[in-house]
Amino acid sequence: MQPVSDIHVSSNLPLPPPADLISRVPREDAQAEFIIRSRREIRDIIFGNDPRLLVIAGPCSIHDTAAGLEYAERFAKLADQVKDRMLLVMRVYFEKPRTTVGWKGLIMDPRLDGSNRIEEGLETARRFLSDVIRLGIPTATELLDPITPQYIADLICWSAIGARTTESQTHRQMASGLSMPLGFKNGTLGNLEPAINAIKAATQPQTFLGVGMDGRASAVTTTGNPDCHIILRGGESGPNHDAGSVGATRELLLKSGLKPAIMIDASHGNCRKDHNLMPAVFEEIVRQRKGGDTSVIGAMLESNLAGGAQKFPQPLDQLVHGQSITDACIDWETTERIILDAARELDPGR
Ligand SMILES: O=C[C@H](O)[C@H](O)COP(=O)(O)O
Ligand SMILES: C=C(OP(=O)(O)O)C(=O)O
Repeated sequence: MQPVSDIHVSSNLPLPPPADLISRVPREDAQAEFIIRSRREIRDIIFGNDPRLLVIAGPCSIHDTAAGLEYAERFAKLADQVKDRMLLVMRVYFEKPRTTVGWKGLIMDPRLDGSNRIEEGLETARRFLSDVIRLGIPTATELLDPITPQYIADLICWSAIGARTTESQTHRQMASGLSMPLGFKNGTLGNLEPAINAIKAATQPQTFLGVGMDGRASAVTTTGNPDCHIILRGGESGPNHDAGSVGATRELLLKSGLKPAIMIDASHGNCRKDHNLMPAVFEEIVRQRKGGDTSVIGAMLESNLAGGAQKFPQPLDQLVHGQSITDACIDWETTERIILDAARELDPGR
């Protein structure tokens, strides 16, 4: 007889239960207090109870934790300088959704060599998140695999559901049970409806298949996550960060009975994947906000120590320190300059 199942499976390695991995990298009480406070501040911005601009900035993906921490240390100083006008949250992205194939991030392949040591990746991710929190920086990530949150979500202050998964029921269900505020990107075509429908679904209670802290499959029932908002990231139809597109989004949110809270991604489709255009997009977002559009609650930047992106895969010892191996990013000097300029622009005394 020919086999009936696992015909295309070459290995299936058990992972430790989430509780085991968490006990290897436990969350300290001071970190929990910081995470709860940061989530509350983000929520207050989303709901218009805090006038600051939420800025989610950092590498497209973390591939080298030493360079990532160097970035986080600089970011902490910058965040402190602008804290009266902006809440800076660091992109700590470990899971990359690919258009076709490619490196899928530090959780899936922490050694960057195709060995796909997921257990090591999860532990590395937890340690890195813990280090960033210890620096006093709120953490942001994209949650892609629906099992991952059980291992790391307690160390995350804000999450995104990406353009490729906003339309997925699995991700909407997952979002309905997450403890942090969360943004849904518009679809890759530039369409808003998947994100609007995602917010409607994620704010409702859901029951679905999940994994418990003991690692066993379980039936999870959630109460719904009330802290969801849309992220405009542009798409195949072009950018959507201009005042006209933002106004149309606001109208659609209101017509759908949703809070008009809009984050705008200065990267991806809005800069046509050209990181040199990102500063101008960010400046346009800040102008809209300064012009009185309070529905613009935040902005996103892909930023790294070094600008641009490098070819990957390539021999690891030839990688440029602090340069992206996924999307091209703006460099640190540009990041610092545009954020400090924005803080000056947003000064109500100006
Ligand atoms: O932000 C990251 C990328 O845009 C996303 O993961 C898709 O990348 P790819 O088109 O290079 O696969
Ligand atoms: C993958 C990302 O974005 P998007 O879903 O908008 O492509 C990202 O922000 O890393």
